[in-house]
Amino acid sequence: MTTSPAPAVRWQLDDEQRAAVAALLDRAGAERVPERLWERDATLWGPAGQAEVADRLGWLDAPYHGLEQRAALEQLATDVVADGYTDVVLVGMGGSSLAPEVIWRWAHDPTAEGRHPHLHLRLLDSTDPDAVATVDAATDPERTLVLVSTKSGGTVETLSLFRHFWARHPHGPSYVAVTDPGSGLEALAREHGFRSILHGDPEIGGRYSALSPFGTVPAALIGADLEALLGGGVAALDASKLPLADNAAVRLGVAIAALAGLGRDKLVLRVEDPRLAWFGLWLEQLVAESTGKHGHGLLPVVDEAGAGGGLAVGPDRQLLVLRSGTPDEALERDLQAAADAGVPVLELQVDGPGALGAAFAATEVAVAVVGWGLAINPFDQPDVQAAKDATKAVLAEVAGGTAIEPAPDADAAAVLALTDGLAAPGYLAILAYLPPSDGASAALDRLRAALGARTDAAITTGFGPRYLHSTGQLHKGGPPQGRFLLLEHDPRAGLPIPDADYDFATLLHAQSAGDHRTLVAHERRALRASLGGDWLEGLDALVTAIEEN
Ligand SMILES: O=P(O)(O)OC[C@H]1O[C@H](O)[C@H](O)[C@@H](O)[C@@H]1O
Repeated sequence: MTTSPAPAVRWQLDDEQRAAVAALLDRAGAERVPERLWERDATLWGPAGQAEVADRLGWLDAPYHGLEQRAALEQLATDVVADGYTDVVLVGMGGSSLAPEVIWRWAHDPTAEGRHPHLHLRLLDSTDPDAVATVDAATDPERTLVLVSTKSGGTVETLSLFRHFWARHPHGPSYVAVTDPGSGLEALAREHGFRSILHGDPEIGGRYSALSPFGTVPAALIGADLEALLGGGVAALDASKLPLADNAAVRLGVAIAALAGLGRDKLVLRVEDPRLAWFGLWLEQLVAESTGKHGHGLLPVVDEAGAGGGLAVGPDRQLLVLRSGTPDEALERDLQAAADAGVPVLELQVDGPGALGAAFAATEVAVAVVGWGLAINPFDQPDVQAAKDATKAVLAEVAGGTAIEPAPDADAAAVLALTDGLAAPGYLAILAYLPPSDGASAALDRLRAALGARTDAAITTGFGPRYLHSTGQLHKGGPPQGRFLLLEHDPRAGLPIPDADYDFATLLHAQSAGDHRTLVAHERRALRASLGGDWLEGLDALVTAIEEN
């Protein structure tokens, strides 16, 4: 096996920050944090016997097991390609979809197209009918493998999307399931004669599953270098067994927690290597779901600089830089500006072909350690269910004949009223129930920049329903500092969901309306706004009106 370098950590801190980090490092030493992590001592995160701790540590073994499974996964990919498949559509949510997206963006080399036996990945983690229609139009059912990925086997978005694809092409050999043993999806997959059923480890939670089959199966299908990916994970985990003084991942977690204790509870991520640029999408769900509960938590802020043209340096920020030996002048300037403004800068260095695997594993350890530092269980998600229940309630009302209350037309005055007086440590989350695409992200960044010019508060963007399985936990369970702008649009068609009494458009709107209800019930300020049929035009008009206001 090619060996990957162990990750390294460095930081630039002022005196107060350095003292806080040193004090928590002392406590981590006294409490034997690295040793107890590897002894799988669940009392690191609270009293013995707490639910969802002792049985959530399987990720510590995942890349080691993955290397044992590598040949079988590569054989699956070879067989699929030999059978004439050219594309893979992955349907899944949260941890089951975001790691594959990051792996795809890391591994996919457009210039290598056609040279390696691999499939082109299209990720579908949206109930927006326009997003589904785009994937339909881009793929030939006869040559498209559908990878249905859900640990629980019961996630409504994933199963609705499966039913859509099955109606389009009811042919078992075109389907592969990744799911935990005995799940509802496993039964469904057997019934429908899926080509393969690959099992996840029930002792790994969704957000920690990147180096388990939820990451490695799609990675194999797209021809990613599994040995490098998993080797990087092994190198980082091996290094996390070292004593505290040499333990980059544990030290990183201690530093993040100590700085959060100083009120720096916005974790801004910057990434040096363009191939890792999408890492934030995955880290966001890891940080937000793991830490955002019981009124505590860190808000991950991804690509804030990309939106504003400079780095927001509010008093509530700490900056995490993912370094990978690809110097970038603009990044260096931003880091200097941040350090000059007193923002603590933490640097995680991951190098070599296994850099992504090392980044996954090192941050998994670090976030588990943040849980120790903040005295919370990083492995449960107590507030995710609330939005799911609210969606179900809205759908039940629709079935009973009560239409979903339409979102009012987007209006600059209403948006500015929502953000009026917003300042750090408050934050604004822009939650877009739009078809995800690079173009939509760019349009949302323009809105973020227009609003960001008026406040020092952090602003995040996310697509619905994707964020419900990521930052949604923190929005409800974390510090009550957020304000929420839920943007909707009128999809081109409703698009039926086979065997359901509602269509995709109704499900999408029910998810937005349901989350709005849940946020309001948690006493958060939230606004639903519709961008109409041509949402891009609607969004541009909103941005212009805000800029001119
Ligand atoms: O993989 P699934 O069981 O479909 O779950 C998908 C997602 O669901 C929930 O939102 C969890 O909070 C996430 O951590 C998980 O990744």
